[in-house]
Amino acid sequence: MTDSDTLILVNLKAYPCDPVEIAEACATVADDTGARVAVAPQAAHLAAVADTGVETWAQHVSPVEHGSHTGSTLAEAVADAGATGTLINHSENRLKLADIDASLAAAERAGLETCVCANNPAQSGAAAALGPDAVAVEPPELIGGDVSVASADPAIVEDSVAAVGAVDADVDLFCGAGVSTGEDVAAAGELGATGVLLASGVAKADDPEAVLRDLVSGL
Ligand SMILES: O=C(CO)COP(=O)(O)O
Repeated sequence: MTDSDTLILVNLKAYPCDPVEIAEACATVADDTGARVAVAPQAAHLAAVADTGVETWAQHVSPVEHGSHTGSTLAEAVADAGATGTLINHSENRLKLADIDASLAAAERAGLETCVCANNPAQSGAAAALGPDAVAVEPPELIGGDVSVASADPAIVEDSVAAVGAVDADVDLFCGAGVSTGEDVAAAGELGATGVLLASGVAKADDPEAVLRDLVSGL
C-alpha cells in the first residue's frame, strides 16, 4: 500500500486495554506519518477516544431509529460522541441481512462512514450490494491468530476484491485477521486491499505505539 488514504483501523473489541492510551498512540503516529489510523473502542469509550483527536469508529450500530429500543447503540448517539465511521456485522457481532441493511441506513442517516464485515468472497460481494463505503473480509478462523490473512489465505482477499468490484466499483475492500506488522499491511495492499482491520496486535501489545509505527511502515 502506498496511498495515505489507506485505512489502518484498530478494533479494540472488549480487550482489557486503555482505550485512551492506544488512541493517543494512534493519533501520534497518524500525525507524524500522515497515515490514516482509526480506533474503534467500546461504545462507552467513544467520546474519550474522539477527544484525543484520533479518527474514531464505532464497533457496531443498531438497526434502529430514535425510540423505544433499550440496549441499542443508536447511530446518532455514536456520531454525537465523536465517531465518524462504524463497523457493521463484525464476525463477533453477526446480524441478519435485513438488519445489516437497516444498520447501514441508520449509519448513513447519522453521517457515518460504513464498513460491513464478511467471512469470505461470496459474503463480500453480497455485502457490497447493500452499498456500504467498504467491505472488510475477515476469515473467522484467522481472527486473533499470529498469521495474517494476506499470507495464510491470499486468495480470499483477491477473490473478495474481485467480488466487490464486480458488484460496485465504488466500494472499498479492506481485510483483517492476524495483521500485526508492516509486512502484513504491505502484503494486503499488494492483494488489492485499501485498508486493514486489526485488534490483538495492538490491543495486546506492551508497546502499542511501536507496533503502530511498524504497521504504517507497510503503507
Ligand atoms: O477481528 C479483527 C478486527 O476487526 C481482527 O482481529 P485480530 O487482529 O486480533 O486478528
